[in-house]
Amino acid sequence: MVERVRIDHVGHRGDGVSLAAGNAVYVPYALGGETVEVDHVAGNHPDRRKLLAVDVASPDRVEPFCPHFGICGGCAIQHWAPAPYHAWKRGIVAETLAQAGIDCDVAPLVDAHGAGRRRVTLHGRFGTHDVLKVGFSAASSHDVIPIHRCPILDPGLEGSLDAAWALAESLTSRMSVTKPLDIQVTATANGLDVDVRGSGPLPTALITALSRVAEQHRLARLTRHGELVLQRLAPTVRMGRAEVTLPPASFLQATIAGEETLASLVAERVGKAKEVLDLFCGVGPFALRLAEKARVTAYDNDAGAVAALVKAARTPGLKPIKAEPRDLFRRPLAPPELRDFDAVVFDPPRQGAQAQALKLAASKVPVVIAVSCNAATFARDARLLIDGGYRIETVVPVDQFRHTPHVELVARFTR
Ligand SMILES: C[S@@+](CC[C@H](N)C(=O)[O-])C[C@H]1O[C@@H](n2cnc3c(N)ncnc32)[C@H](O)[C@@H]1O
Repeated sequence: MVERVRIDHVGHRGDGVSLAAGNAVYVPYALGGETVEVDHVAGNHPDRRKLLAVDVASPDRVEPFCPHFGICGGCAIQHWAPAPYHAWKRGIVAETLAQAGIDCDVAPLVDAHGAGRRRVTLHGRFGTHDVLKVGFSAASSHDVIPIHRCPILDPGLEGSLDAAWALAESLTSRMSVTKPLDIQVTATANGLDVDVRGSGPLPTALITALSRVAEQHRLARLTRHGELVLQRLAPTVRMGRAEVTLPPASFLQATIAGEETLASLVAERVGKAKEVLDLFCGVGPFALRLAEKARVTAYDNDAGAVAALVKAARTPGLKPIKAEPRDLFRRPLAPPELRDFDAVVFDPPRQGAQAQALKLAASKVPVVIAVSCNAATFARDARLLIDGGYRIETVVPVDQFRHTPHVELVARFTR
């Protein structure tokens, strides 16, 4: 049923929200103040509408720069001018914290898109008539939108789409791949690092075929489910003074500018601390920079990431870094283990770090710095620290996932 609705504002997921009917109705790609024509969405989505036409456009509406925008699910927002977009993204953090009763200042949004995303996960799937499609998931569906160019990628990912198509074609032409393929490509100093998932076990002939594609596309490394298929060059990235060889599929900040921004916000807040604990350290983007001035102890449950950090920690000129694998959800560091640190940094996955925050709240650590990619779980963990006697300073929102509703933040707590 086609209706005309007025949009009140853009919600935290990037959809236009209309409150006219009493209950919120969500319209992707619509902006606050607009009057739009919408239709109901098939399936069980009573509160969602499909945008058919913009009758009265917002003065903040701009032309999207990508021809796939609105079909490809990779970007939610390309149709909004930068200033209101920045205000909205900062507002996601400010409103989430206010709703959770966390009283603090929120700084203006720091843009950290830089040269673009340095890692991309492409999907390979057969469409109608058994035609292979390689690209991104469609908006609100598992369909794959075939893509040959994506303007938000770092130039270091040049050739990533061609390589992904070639790998998917090579796999699907020689075996019946019924499951979707996930092809993760990371830009490294020595070329593209590719990990293919979803193909299941492969016969030797197919591994040989994949190796040939890796050679043709001059990939630095090709792995399948993290297992090495071919390595031409070590896939390394620079982190401060250190060079880190990436383990396949370990966590990596989405943009170089994002990693550098987060690391420098962390370093400023660590200040002159001599003994620093880096929890959820990954391959060490914070630890390796902090070790230019302080001794660092680091934990993460990804043993491959920790091993990469241990190796990079041998970089001449760095102070000692002790890094060990540890599950911080099940075995958070307890107050006696936290006693000797001047500052603790924690940067958990989206679930947050509830168990560790509880232990920190009971500790005497003078400075705690949180980095988060989820304002809601951050608010929950911040509440634990504040109830434990910490004061929260100005929270800085960081935008490395431009064109999406994802936002990172850095916050310092002191006691
Ligand atoms: C948001 S990433 C941050 C990594 C690193 N600080 C960085 O900036 O690259 C979260 C990290 O938490 C780790 N992680 C996830 N669950 C964990 C757990 N239960 N215990 C310890 N580390 C965990 C992941 O391996 C990942 O490296």
